[in-house]
Amino acid sequence: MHVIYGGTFDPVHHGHLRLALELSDRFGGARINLVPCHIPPHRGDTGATAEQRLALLKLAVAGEPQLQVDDRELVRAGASYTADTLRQLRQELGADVPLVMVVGTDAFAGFDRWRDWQQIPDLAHIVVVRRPGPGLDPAGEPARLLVRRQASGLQALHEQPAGLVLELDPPLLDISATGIRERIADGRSPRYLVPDPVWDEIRRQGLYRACPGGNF
Ligand SMILES: Nc1ncnc2c1ncn2[C@@H]1O[C@H](COP(=O)(O)OP(=O)(O)OP(=O)(O)O)[C@@H](O)[C@H]1O
Ligand SMILES: O=C(O)c1ccc[n+]([C@@H]2O[C@H](COP(=O)([O-])O)[C@@H](O)[C@H]2O)c1
Repeated sequence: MHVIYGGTFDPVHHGHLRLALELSDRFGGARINLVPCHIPPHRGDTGATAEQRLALLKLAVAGEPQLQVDDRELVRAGASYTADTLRQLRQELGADVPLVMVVGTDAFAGFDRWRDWQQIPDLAHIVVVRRPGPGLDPAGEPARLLVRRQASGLQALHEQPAGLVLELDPPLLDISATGIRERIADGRSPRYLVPDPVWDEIRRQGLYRACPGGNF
């Protein structure tokens, strides 16, 4: 089984990392590949460049064998479309290896606006992680896809290469990258929300400080 967990990771935080480790455990120790976007197709400018976000992610997972960083979206030019990433992976893995894409409900809510979204279920399974918030519109395409393709459980994902959608409700940490960026811009510390090496590097490079003169 090959599992990817994509995100802007601007910056990566303990919410992402705990979820990744929790999923690895639930998937029988499968490695979780964190895939940072190069140019997110769906939002405005990021606070840090793609290279900086990648460097922070590498610091965050250093020494944790269950988590790995996959930089393929940075290697590709242009916007990062998940369908392109999954096509590339499917070619590398062959037709039979189960490929799983992990996504939070907030991101999955806009799934029917993703590039080539209708092809994605044929390329991979989708694991939707339930996050606090409004949830999915029951009449919308993402919720309907979830019902149509619903997996009977985790084991089902091992039994076919793609095509199923599984909703999971693991324990989550209430942390957001937006909150971290705001904290830093206000001159407050995000310590204990991100791994110490990530915070050290953010400080070293002066990232996310919209205006100089914070008090850390
Ligand atoms: N605290 C969290 N726990 C679990 N999953 C999360 C958490 N925060 C974000 N995610 C999920 O991780 C993926 C990447 O998220 P992203 O990089 O946008 O982080 P974010 O904290 O939501 O950032 P931002 O606040 O900038 O939107 C998405 O699928 C999102 O649902
Ligand atoms: O491929 C698309 O069109 C597309 C549109 C919106 C989001 N995504 C992917 O969804 C993942 C989560 O996005 P985000 O905004 O929560 O970081 C990330 O890997 C994005 O590349 C992908």
